[in-house]
Amino acid sequence: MLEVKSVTKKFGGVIANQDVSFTIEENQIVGLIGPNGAGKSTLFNMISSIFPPTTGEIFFLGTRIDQMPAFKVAPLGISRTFQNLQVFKNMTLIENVMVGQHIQTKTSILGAALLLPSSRKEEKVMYEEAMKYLQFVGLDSLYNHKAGSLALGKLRLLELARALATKPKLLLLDEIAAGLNHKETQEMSELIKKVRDTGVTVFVVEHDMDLVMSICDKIIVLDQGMKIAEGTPKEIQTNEAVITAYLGTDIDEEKEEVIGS
Ligand SMILES: Nc1ncnc2c1ncn2[C@@H]1O[C@H](COP(=O)(O)OP(=O)(O)OP(=O)(O)O)[C@@H](O)[C@H]1O
Repeated sequence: MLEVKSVTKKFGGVIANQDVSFTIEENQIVGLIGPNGAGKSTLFNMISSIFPPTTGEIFFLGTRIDQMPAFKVAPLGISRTFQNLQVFKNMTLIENVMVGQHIQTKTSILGAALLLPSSRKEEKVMYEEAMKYLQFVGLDSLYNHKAGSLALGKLRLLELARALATKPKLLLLDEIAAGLNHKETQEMSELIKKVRDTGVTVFVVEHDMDLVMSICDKIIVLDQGMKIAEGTPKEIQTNEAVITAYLGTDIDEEKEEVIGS
């Protein structure tokens, strides 16, 4: 589904990613981990076309996307959430989700402004679909509340609902569990698996090792911009290079615990 080929990203003298290559297969949950500054967000930003790589190529379902603007990549089926929430706090929950649906609509600005019957019909369908996404994440009873009234855990669910409303084939989740308590994190893990079960491939950047280790089919590890390991959670937990990257020295039992064994 996704192929990242020898991608390097430089910001002036800083090499944020260096010669990173990997693939993501359909219907998997794949994790991207690494210490602070390893280059995870930079890689996510290139996959969602926020900026292009300095060198290298990225293919999505066979189409080269690394030089495309984001508005062209999203309709191909890539959607994402952001570490710093991007919800509209003065809008209701259902309005926030409907914003996500707009890349799917056919109505022109003029048609919407004139309230043409075709536009009203499309709006009604969007509304009903938006309710289904709110239901999916468990926020349907709050559909008419302003997003600004929600606590962090529910805001993250709202971001997820809005990302799903674009009907992605590949969903990028950028630290979706950041700031959540233990129970909320467990619920989020279940929800991510439920998303995968609907046929959406999920790629997560996450610092919460329990979440990563419990839901991912495969994990890719970055350190100082480079890919240092790739494998199943079990393989990653005992990988010496990974443990050293996280802790800076050799392996012992205590250190293995840090990456969730
Ligand atoms: N726009 C930018 N301009 C200059 N340097 C940048 C820019 N964005 C990222 N960097 C640098 O690139 C490197 C990788 O940063 P990145 O944010 O991708 O890491 P990360 O793994 O996501 O870190 P964290 O886990 O702390 O979010 C860092 O050294 C960072 O300072």
